[in-house]
Amino acid sequence: MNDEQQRGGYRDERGRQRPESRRAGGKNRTAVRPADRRRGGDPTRKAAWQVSRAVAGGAYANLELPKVLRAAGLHGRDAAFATELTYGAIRMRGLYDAIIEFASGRPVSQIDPPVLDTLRLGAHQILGMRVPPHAAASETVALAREVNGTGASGFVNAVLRRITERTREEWIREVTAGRPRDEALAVEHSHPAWVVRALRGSLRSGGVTDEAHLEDALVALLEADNAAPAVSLVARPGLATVAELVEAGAEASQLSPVGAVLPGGDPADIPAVRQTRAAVQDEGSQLVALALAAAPRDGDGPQEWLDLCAGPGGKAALLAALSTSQQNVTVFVNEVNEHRTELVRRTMRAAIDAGAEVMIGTGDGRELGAEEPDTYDRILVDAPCTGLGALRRRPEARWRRTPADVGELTAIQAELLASALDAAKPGGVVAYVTCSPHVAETTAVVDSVTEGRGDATVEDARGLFRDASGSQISDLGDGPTVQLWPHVHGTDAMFFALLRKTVTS
Ligand SMILES: C[S@@+](CC[C@H](N)C(=O)[O-])C[C@H]1O[C@@H](n2cnc3c(N)ncnc32)[C@H](O)[C@@H]1O
Repeated sequence: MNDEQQRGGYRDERGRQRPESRRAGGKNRTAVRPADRRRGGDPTRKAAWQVSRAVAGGAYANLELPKVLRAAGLHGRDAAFATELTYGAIRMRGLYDAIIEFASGRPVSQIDPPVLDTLRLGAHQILGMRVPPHAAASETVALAREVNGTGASGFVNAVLRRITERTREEWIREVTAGRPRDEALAVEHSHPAWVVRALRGSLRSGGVTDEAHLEDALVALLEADNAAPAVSLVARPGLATVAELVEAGAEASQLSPVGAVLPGGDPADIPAVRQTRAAVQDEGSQLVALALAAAPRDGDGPQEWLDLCAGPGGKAALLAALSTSQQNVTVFVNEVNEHRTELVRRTMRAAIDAGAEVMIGTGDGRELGAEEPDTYDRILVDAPCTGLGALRRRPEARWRRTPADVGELTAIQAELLASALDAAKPGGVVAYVTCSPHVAETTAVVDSVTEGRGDATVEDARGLFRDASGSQISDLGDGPTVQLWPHVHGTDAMFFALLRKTVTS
């Protein structure tokens, strides 16, 4: 007995469970006469297609989607359906393209890109959502007729009908057969193969050396990258409380002492978020800022903290909020990009209004160490990186990054870290952070910078990572650095190294 029969109803064209009484017409009949059938696509699918096209042109799905939904007047369930469809089709493109190639008998490079986007949306409805396959195919053909033309809609119809002939598992078996292991994983879990290899390397270097465990961990990580993340909120200490966010409908975080998780709804509806007393922020990002603020320091007296590359300012705002509970702390905030400096100002508004001593400026962080040597007590280097640790947040990110980006970024990362060490006071600490677990961007940068100079030591940072109950967070790696993981901690894959500038006598 299938799910539908068990629950005594049926699934409509969106995959929603409906009572039998709502079914229009008998099993093989249609309530709409052929001549009256809608020829165009429905607005939710059209919105998803428009966003996919914009993303193909370089837009970011998370910025484009709200605009398109607003223009189409889509809200509530319709907006949720369009969102799941858009994000899923973009994220799972690697798998769907392999299936589309097989089903159409031609490489995707030979399919007109606007038609290919329609096919990806159809494939996601059939294989990745709870939409009945016949409804998914016919609604997508209607969309194709509207946006790709009648000729292309025949092709879309033929390809989608073939896709409906097999289950997702059968398709995965078909399109991965005979491929080397990492390429098969890349297709099945829809990641570029170079990213799969990099993540395998990161897990291995993080201490997962047993081959069976490594395989399980890699699959769990790839799956976590494909799951929509929960919306995490931070209650900036002294400005808002977790209880206030719970009052507004969130659940207190188990992981972050200043975090909460919003099960649904728009965070902007929460007054504390609108007033920048609270914000949307990954729990991993919260933990790294808390860890830097908690690192032991030599001596007491006034302190100067620096966020070297701060835009858009999420961690700087948390540091500034934390600084207000200590005496005589000034937080200096630097960002190279003018526009992003402006975002920092907005993000930090409530902390500044509450009396945090904050100085915000625009400049190249790579030069700051030479300009202001031996100055700061605590420095955050949240370096520009590939973002391979936050793939679940940006559906298109994995398709935009290339291995060449890694080389360019690691050069900047090393320069920023060296500059930060120059700017640190002897006895002061530097937190080097990336939202990528790629070894080239994490431990390799730390090693290359510290090996080249004799004035910095890497301290074991694991004890600084405390959960909401105050206990040390587990599974942080073999140390001294810390690696958080989506599949283990439910955070972005943040890396954290704590470097102390040694005091020379
Ligand atoms: C990972 S983001 C920082 C995110 C931030 N810590 C937060 O939590 O909102 C890295 C930032 O570094 C900035 N950046 C890149 N190169 C820089 C440089 N040479 N000097 C200063 N900032 C730089 C980028 O513009 C970007 O805003």
